[in-house]
Amino acid sequence: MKIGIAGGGAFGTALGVALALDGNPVYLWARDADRVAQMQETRKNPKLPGVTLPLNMSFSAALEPLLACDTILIAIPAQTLPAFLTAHADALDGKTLVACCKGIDLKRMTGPASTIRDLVPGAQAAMLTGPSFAADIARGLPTALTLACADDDLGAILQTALSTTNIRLYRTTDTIGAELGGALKNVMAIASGVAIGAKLGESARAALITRGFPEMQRLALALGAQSDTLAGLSGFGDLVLTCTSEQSRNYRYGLALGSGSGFDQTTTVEGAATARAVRQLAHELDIDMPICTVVADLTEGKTDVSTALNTLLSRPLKEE
Ligand SMILES: NC(=O)c1ccc[n+]([C@@H]2O[C@H](COP(=O)([O-])OP(=O)(O)OC[C@H]3O[C@@H](n4cnc5c(N)ncnc54)[C@H](O)[C@@H]3O)[C@@H](O)[C@H]2O)c1
Ligand SMILES: O=P(O)(O)OC[C@H](O)CO
Repeated sequence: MKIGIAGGGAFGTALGVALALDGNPVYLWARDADRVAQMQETRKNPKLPGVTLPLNMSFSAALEPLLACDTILIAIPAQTLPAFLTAHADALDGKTLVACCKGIDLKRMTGPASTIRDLVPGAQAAMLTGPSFAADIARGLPTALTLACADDDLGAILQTALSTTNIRLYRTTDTIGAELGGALKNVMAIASGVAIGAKLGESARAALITRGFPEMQRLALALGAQSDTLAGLSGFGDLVLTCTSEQSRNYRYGLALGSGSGFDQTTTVEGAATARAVRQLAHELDIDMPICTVVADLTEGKTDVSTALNTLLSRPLKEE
């Protein structure tokens, strides 16, 4: 299998490092020619401090080497995925495209694997998702992730090919569950960050995580996901990691919102756009998604932390 990676950010590079250290030649495409030149010359990516890029990783800002690969891991922000797929749809036809991004596309209201299926119908779509920080993967720390592919035979091939000494992959055919778990946990991570940033306490965060999980399940099951997938690495596992670690950008963004401090707007925070997509989906499908809705309102400045808290606490009392 000839493996290419689209995206020279933290995650694409980290996956490349793990796969290359396992003996796979890796072809990484990044749109930024300066970043490519820097990685080639220094064998470093500033997004992964302290990590040396193996010599069997090659880099290009031209697409040809990437498009010569049969399996392409796509690690660019979820909201940029449709434009990437549309621009290169012909060349991507027939390839195995493994989405490594987490989010719901605001225009199409679909997760990454579904977006691939819609925009490049001749490709095989898969998802690689689950609890993992790029820095951990690149440093060789152990991680367990979900490889989702509707075609189980191809899923088994990908599971073997993309597992490394530090990445243990579990397999499912439920791509909807895998893509929605990874997208929705980012919204809950923002909410958790807000709670801690606003000094509401760790009990409040535990309540948000616990009540956030059935909220994730409500939407995911309505869209065709399987409950087991949500309870696994790509759902509950990633929810726990992202809601409790300052390594998470979504969580740190929530901290900034909650404490009223500044935040670098160039940081990739997938949960903000996804919260808006979820608010719309919840409205269209008439599904109760209170935490996602207040997160969407907070990110747009339509509410403040104290009003958001009152909104959640004044909801009718009910059975657990
Ligand atoms: N960083 C992590 O720990 C981690 C872990 C798991 C999954 N992910 C997911 O991986 C995806 C990418 O995140 P990241 O951490 O690499 O972010 P990042 O901000 O480090 O890098 C994003 C990269 O995408 C590139 N990019 C942006 N728009 C593009 C476009 N239109 N076309 C091509 N390239 C474009 C940027 O130049 C940048 O190199 C996200 O969906 C994220 O949720 C990240
Ligand atoms: O930094 P975040 O918040 O994008 O989270 C990274 C990964 O998704 C954690 O699994």
